[in-house]
Amino acid sequence: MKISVIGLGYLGAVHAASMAQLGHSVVGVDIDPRKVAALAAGRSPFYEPGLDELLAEVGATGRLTVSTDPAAVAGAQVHFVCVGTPQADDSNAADLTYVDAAVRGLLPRLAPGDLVVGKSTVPVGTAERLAGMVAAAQPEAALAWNPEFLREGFAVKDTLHPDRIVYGVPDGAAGERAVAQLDEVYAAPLAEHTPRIVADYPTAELVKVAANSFLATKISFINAMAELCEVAGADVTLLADAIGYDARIGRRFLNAGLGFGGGCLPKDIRAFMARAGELGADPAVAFLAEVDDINNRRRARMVELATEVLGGSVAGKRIAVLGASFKPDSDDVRDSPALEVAARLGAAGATVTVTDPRAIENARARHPELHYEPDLDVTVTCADAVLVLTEWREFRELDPERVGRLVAGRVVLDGRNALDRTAWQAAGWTYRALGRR
Ligand SMILES: NC(=O)c1ccc[n+]([C@@H]2O[C@H](COP(=O)([O-])OP(=O)(O)OC[C@H]3O[C@@H](n4cnc5c(N)ncnc54)[C@H](O)[C@@H]3O)[C@@H](O)[C@H]2O)c1
Ligand SMILES: O=c1ccn([C@@H]2O[C@H](COP(=O)(O)OP(=O)(O)O[C@H]3O[C@H](CO)[C@@H](O)[C@H](O)[C@H]3O)[C@@H](O)[C@H]2O)c(=O)[nH]1
Repeated sequence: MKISVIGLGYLGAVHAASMAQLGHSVVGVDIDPRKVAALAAGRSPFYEPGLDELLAEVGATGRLTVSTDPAAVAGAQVHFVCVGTPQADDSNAADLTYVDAAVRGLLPRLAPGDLVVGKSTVPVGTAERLAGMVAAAQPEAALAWNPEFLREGFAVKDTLHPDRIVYGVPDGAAGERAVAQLDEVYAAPLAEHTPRIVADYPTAELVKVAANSFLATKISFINAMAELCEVAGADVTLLADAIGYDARIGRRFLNAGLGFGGGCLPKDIRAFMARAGELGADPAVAFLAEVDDINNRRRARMVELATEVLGGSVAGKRIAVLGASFKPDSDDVRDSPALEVAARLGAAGATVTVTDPRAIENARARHPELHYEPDLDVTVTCADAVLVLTEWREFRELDPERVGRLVAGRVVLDGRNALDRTAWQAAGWTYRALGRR
């Protein structure tokens, strides 16, 4: 099948390469010439485990081409829209400028029988509106909504072997045809018995934001328990283990710490609240405001904890921050809790040095005022405190004795409850973490 993918960011680049891997002939289009140049050279424009290898594999087949020219989509029958839907500058709502522009760019190129497939995360009601634009331009083309659930760090695996596939399609013959086209696109994962849910547009759109809202709520729930544990002298990691054994609750996504960040969960719950407000249903998701607040309080609490262990002020103190990305195995620093804590400590007068295995370049672009150091040993040398804020494996496996010989003071703050507390304490470190005594 001939497929186009519009938008080659964290979602689209992986989707384009994966569709080529499934045997389709794919053209990817992005307005960012830097991303297109990297992909044309067979390199990922960002860090995502396994993507360079996948690009090398599909590069050899010649099934993936990329372009900055919107006209390059001509001849494709299925067009995936994978552009960004960031939080608007002046509100909590999603900025749909890019989605609208991408679809408008497709309209003059649509042929009878073409299918436009939205993958971006959008407010409910968007698909219906875009379907109207498609029908007006090419009555024999259709639109489907096919939300994406991949996680950064596991994006290749999640795309090739998803948990489930959701189609939002119109009623009648157009819907049946859209389902058949999407089944052809996803023939390989469907052959692995991946559950497939066929729904109407609003349900498909809501599935995506409902899933992210649930995940955000689960994280904020355990972080609310962490707040309680802090005042009651309890331990949130043991609490999470104990409640997580109940299969109805489950241990996954119950890791207390600095909370959620990234280009998805924070902006998606805010956009959901904004859209519910427009629909007159604000009370239904009012709880998400608390989910957001709990999440933001964790960042503030980490700054407070650092201030406390450093004697009431961080001014003039040397702080080593381990981690800048919003999660391990990603170079993405969008709404990164680690980077925000680093920036706040810097603003409070600390000399902050940040290290990260992959995200230094992106972090520097956002917070040029901080010091960055690729070498971990140099980062911690003479530090008054070490803050582990993103749980990269190389940080989790640090030898506390060795690091202890480099620092000025053996004070460690574990922002992700990721370190072996006993080992760090045995090496003479003052160990502090969120939600633990
Ligand atoms: N990142 C994820 O893990 C993930 C997972 C599931 C869903 N999503 C959703 O997917 C969408 C994209 O997210 P992302 O993280 O890939 O964003 P991103 O910012 O990494 O990528 C978006 C890309 O779209 C390009 N673009 C913008 N306008 C364009 C146009 N008119 N034509 C062609 N390209 C254009 C940009 O240059 C950019 O490269 C968002 O709605 C997001 O919520 C993201
Ligand atoms: O127990 C946990 C699990 C995660 N996090 C944090 O939550 C954030 C998000 O993590 P994760 O969901 O793994 O990363 P994303 O790549 O942002 O993926 C989410 O957002 C994507 C974009 O919508 C969806 O496709 C995915 O299904 C959804 O998991 C990160 O800052 C994590 O550190 C926690 O604090 N505790």
